[in-house]
This record gives sequence, structure tokens and C-alpha cells, in this order.
Amino acid sequence: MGHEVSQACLRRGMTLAPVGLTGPGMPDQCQVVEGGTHTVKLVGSDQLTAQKEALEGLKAAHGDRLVIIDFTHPSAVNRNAELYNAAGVNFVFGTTGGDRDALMKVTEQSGVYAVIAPNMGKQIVALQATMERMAKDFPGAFAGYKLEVTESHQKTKADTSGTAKAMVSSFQGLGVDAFDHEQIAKLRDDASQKAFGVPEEFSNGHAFHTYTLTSGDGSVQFQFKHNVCGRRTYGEGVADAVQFIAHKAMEKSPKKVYNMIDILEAGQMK
Ligand SMILES: NC(=O)C1=CN([C@@H]2O[C@H](COP(=O)(O)OP(=O)(O)OC[C@H]3O[C@@H](n4cnc5c(N)ncnc54)[C@H](OP(=O)(O)O)[C@@H]3O)[C@@H](O)[C@H]2O)C=CC1
Ligand SMILES: O=C(O)C1=N[C@H](C(=O)O)C[C@H](O)C1
Repeated sequence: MGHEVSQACLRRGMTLAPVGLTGPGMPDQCQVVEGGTHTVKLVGSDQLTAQKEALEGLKAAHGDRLVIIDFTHPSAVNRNAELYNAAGVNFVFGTTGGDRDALMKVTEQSGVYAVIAPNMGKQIVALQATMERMAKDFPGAFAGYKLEVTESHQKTKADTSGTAKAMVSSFQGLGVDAFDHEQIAKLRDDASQKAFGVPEEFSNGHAFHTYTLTSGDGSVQFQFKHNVCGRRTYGEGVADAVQFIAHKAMEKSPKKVYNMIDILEAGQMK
């Protein structure tokens, strides 16, 4: 995702910071190819002091024009959020997992501008918003229904889909209360992904989700499905989020922490 979001931002005319933060054991630099080759120096998570200095240096040089984009690993969620909040840098956070309540709390308290969302794909964000509204307008409409959720992602995805978890909250609001995140079926192996319809060429980068609601007597069934091959759609959403949050910071908006539904509702997703 690091390359995907960098390329999307470059296509929108933004500039990449010369330094990026990464995980342990990564090379000293990487090249992003989009309208030329852009070299980014990398500072690994095993160099905490150097990561803090990099953030402070970037903030001093760019102020509110700097927006950090985090697509890392569930195990890095809270550590990274604390780093950005302590440095006072604005950020867009796409990484899923970790302690989400702690992530929200530290961000709300720090006073930085941030977008935090488990899915940046415009049409999926619209579906999430629709389901949230349905739950608000018709609470309990699906009481007595049984929910089944299956998601498939590339083998390297460590956690359960953050998007599926968010959708489950809406289904719970619709009355499907006997459902726990542990019941989300995760497909991470070639054979079951193929059987789920994932094209082989996208086994290393895809996100397929199916939510099935069945009435108590089995006579009525609803199915919601969103299947993404590749990751380009998220990159475009991230570029929207970066422009949105930079603008909010410049105008010193009193509201500081947003999700992608806020940006869609503001008409700021291209
Ligand atoms: N919100 C959205 O729309 C989307 C969210 N995602 C989420 O984004 C996250 C990343 O996905 P993806 O790019 O596929 O994952 P990858 O595993 O391909 O890449 C993650 C990168 O983060 C690095 N990393 C690990 N730990 C740290 C750390 N402490 N600090 C900085 N970097 C670190 C890894 O380095 P190393 O290899 O050394 O571990 C790796 O280079 C996942 O949580 C995924 O679910 C993905 C797509 C869309
Ligand atoms: O890891 C991914 O690829 C994705 N992760 C996000 C999630 O966990 O919901 C969004 C999308 O499913 C792609």
C-alpha cells in the first residue's frame, strides 16, 4: 500500500516527503515510480529515536502541509499513532487492527488533524454509510436473522478485515445481535480463495467480502458483496483524505478527527 498511496498522491500533484517510516529489517531507501522515480529514505521501527527526529524535522520544514499516511501493520497501530500524536503531525490512518479505542482516544486528545478509516474505497465507504444509516433509521429491522460473513485477502494480511468489522456493527444495529467478530470467516489460502472467486492473478492483492443475512425460518435471504481486485481504489481515497485533512488543518477547523464517511458526505471524494 505504501507504493499505491504514494503513486496516487503524486498523480494528484502532491509531493512525497523525502523520508518515510517503515518496519524493521527494511532497506535504507525505496523508489516510488510515478511520472519518474522518487527516492524515499526509510527509517525502520527499530530506530525509534531516528523516527521521532524524522517526524520533528518534517514538521518543522512543512508544518500543516505535511500529512503522514500510515498503512503498516496491526501490531504497529498504537505505537505509530502515539508517535504521530506526540510529534503533533497530522495523519491519514488506513491500517486496521490494534486497539481501536486507544487509537481514537490518543488522537482525540492530542489535537492533531486526522482521518482514520478501515476502508478508503469510495463506493465501499458509500455502502458503509448506507448500512450505518439503515441501522439508524430502521433499528432492529433484521431481528431474528442469522448473519454469515466471509472475507478473503492476500495471505500476508495479519488481522480480520476492518471493513467487515465495521459492517458487522451496522448489522448489529439492524438487530443481528448474536454475532461476534470471531465468527467472521477469513480466507487466506489459495484453494479457498479460488473457490470464493478470487482470480489467481490477484491472490497477492485483493479484498473480497460477502455478508449473508438469512431469516429465522430460512425463507428470506439478503446478500451484500464487495469484491476488489488490486489496491488502486484505496490509493485514490487516501489522496482525497490527504487533501481534505490538509485543508481542515489550514482552516483551523474545530472538528479534528474524521473518517471517510465524513469526507464522502462533504463531497470531497473524487
Ligand atoms: N483503509 C484501507 O482502505 C486499507 C487498509 N489496508 C490496511 O493497511 C495495512 C497495510 O496493508 P499492506 O500494505 O497490504 O501491508 P504490507 O504487509 O504489505 O505492508 C506493511 C508495511 O508496513 C511495514 N511495517 C511493519 N511494522 C511497521 C512499523 N512499526 N512502522 C512502520 N511500518 C511498519 C512493513 O514492514 P516489514 O515488511 O518490515 O514488516 C511493510 O513494509 C493493513 O492493516 C491493511 O489491512 C490495506 C488496504 C486498504
Ligand atoms: O489488507 C487489505 O488489503 C485491506 N484491508 C482493509 C480491511 O481490513 O478492511 C480494507 C480492504 O479490505 C483491504
